[in-house]
This record gives sequence, structure tokens and C-alpha cells, in this order.
Amino acid sequence: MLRYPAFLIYCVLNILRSNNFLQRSLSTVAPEIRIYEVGPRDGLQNESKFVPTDIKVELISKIVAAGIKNVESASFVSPKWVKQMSDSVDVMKNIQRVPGVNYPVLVPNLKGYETAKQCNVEEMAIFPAGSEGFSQKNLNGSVEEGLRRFKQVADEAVRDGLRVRGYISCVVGCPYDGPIHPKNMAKFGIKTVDSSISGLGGCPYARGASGNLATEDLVYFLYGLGVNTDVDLVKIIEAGRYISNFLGKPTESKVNRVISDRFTNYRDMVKLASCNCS
Ligand SMILES: CC(C)(COP(=O)([O-])OP(=O)([O-])OC[C@H]1O[C@@H](n2cnc3c(N)ncnc32)[C@H](O)[C@@H]1OP(=O)([O-])[O-])[C@@H](O)C(=O)NCCC(=O)NCCSC(=O)C[C@@](C)(O)CC(=O)[O-]
Repeated sequence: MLRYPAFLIYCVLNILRSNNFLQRSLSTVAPEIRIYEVGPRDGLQNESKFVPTDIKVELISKIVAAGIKNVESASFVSPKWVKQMSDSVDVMKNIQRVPGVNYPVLVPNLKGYETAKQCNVEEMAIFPAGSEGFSQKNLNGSVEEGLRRFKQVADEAVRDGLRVRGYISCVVGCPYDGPIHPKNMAKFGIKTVDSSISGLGGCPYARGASGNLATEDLVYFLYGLGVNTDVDLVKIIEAGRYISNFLGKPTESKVNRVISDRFTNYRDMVKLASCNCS
């Protein structure tokens, strides 16, 4: 009987061989699912080792080179709360912005908003919580206080012609308050999926946060379902390996783990994706 890793290799190889990822990635068909890569922000914010600005910038550029069009790149929260994001101004000033790519940032209050504006940010994310316990831990205030602050940010942003995206943390469960039963849940019509390169991340204030859905696995999964994302799997795998190597920890991406074990260098993977396995 095939063991799980062998089966995964078999599936990856078959998908790569039969469909040719590189050709697909160059296709002009509009993607059916929008991927929001949150690795450079949510992914890294929980890392204890400080990731230097140039590594963050390079990671973002690798992710963009793979075809991802939305990369949450920085966070203008208090540096006392999340030190890893304390160089967000430098990150935003040093990334080479590619036309057509969106580089949103996280903003918790008007102070963060002002800083974001100075960095020519075009889209920001606000992040109230659905539970009292998490709101206190993450934002140092109640749900109501959080909503009040985020409304200020959203009003300013809309006035300034910027886009605003809203997260709601803990809609079904909270590490402090337990299960949450939201009355209204948006169930259908999902067109945007958040994921993080290499499965990195988790909020430092969510006890036991276990990481995020790995972008490589998401791309692979959607590809298997025949859903177009316009993302080059080989390049996104390479970006995942880049940051995992830097952090000195194994990738949380199952696809990346399987492929990395088997293919040691980028050229081999490109050959494979080009169906040139001789
Ligand atoms: C909301 C605050 C700021 C309140 O933090 P606070 O300590 O209550 O803030 P304050 O207003 O009392 O100010 C205290 C000091 O912080 C400074 N300060 C205040 N704001 C800023 C700012 N923006 N930038 C820089 N400095 C700031 C402010 O200037 C002052 O400086 P001092 O006078 O002492 O020198 C804090 O709790 C905070 O930053 N929380 C964010 C924590 C965080 O980043 N968590 C991870 C992101 S959430 C997440 O990952 C979940 C998500 C979004 O992915 C969705 C999901 O999956 O659930």
C-alpha cells in the first residue's frame, strides 16, 4: 500500500506532468480565486527571530514573481506589541512595487493610519475581534472600543480614497472565550482565500495559534480542482523554501516538503514543471 508521502509525490508529479504549470501560469484566463498572501505580515509576526528588512523585501518580491497579486506586506501596529513588524516603514519604502500588484498593510488605529499613509499605502486591513477576550489581548480594548477605533481608520481611509479590507478575528471560536456562535455567517460565494507562504504565522496574541494555510498547498489544491489562480507553483515553492531556509525551520507546506525532499534545486523543479524530466 502506498504511504501518504509517496501518494502525494505521485499526485504532484501527475498534476505537473499532465497540465504543465508554467504554461498554465502564463494563461490569459482570469483567475477564479483570488489569493491573499499574508506571509510577510501574519506569517512573520509570530517569529521570535527578527527577520531583517532586506529578507522581508526579497520574500515579497519572490512571492510577487510567482504571480500573487495581493501580498499583505507590513503592519503599522505598535512596535511594543509586535517587534517583528517594527521595520514596516522600511519594508514599504524598499519594495519594488510591480504595477497591478496590491500591497496591503494592517492598521490598528489612527496613529498607524498616519504612518501607512506616509508609505503610500493603497489598501489597508482593519481587524476587530468577534470575542471580548481576544479583543482585550490583541487590541488592549473591548470589542466596542476596537470597532470605534477601526471605524475612525476606515472613515479616514475612505475619505482619502484608499481601499479598506476588514478581518474579524474569532468568528467561530476564541482561545480565551471558547466557542463563538455568530448569528450571521457569510457562507457562500467565497472568492478570496488568505494563505501564508510556507504555512508561517499566527497571531502572537492567540494562545496556541497553529499557523496558517500554506500558500503552496492552497495553489496545489486549487489547481487539482481545476480552479485557476494564475500562480506559478514552482516559484511559490521556491519562495517558501527561501524563507524557511532563512528561518532555519522546516516548511509547514506539505507540497513543499514533498517536493523539496525530492528535488534539491530550483532547476530540477523547473525542468519538472516544464515536463522535461529526461
Ligand atoms: C491597538 C494597540 C496599538 C493598542 O495598544 P496600547 O498600548 O493600548 O496603545 P496606546 O494608544 O495606549 O499607546 C501606547 C503607546 O503605543 C504607541 N502606539 C499606539 N499605536 C501605535 C501604532 N499604531 N504605531 C506605533 N506606535 C503606536 C503610542 O504612541 C504610545 O506610545 P508612548 O507614548 O508610550 O511612547 C496595540 O494593542 C496593538 O498594536 N495591537 C496589535 C497587535 C497585533 O498586531 N496583533 C497581530 C495582528 S492581528 C492578527 O494577526 C489576526 C488577523 C488580522 O490576521 C486575523 C485573524 O486571523 O484573526
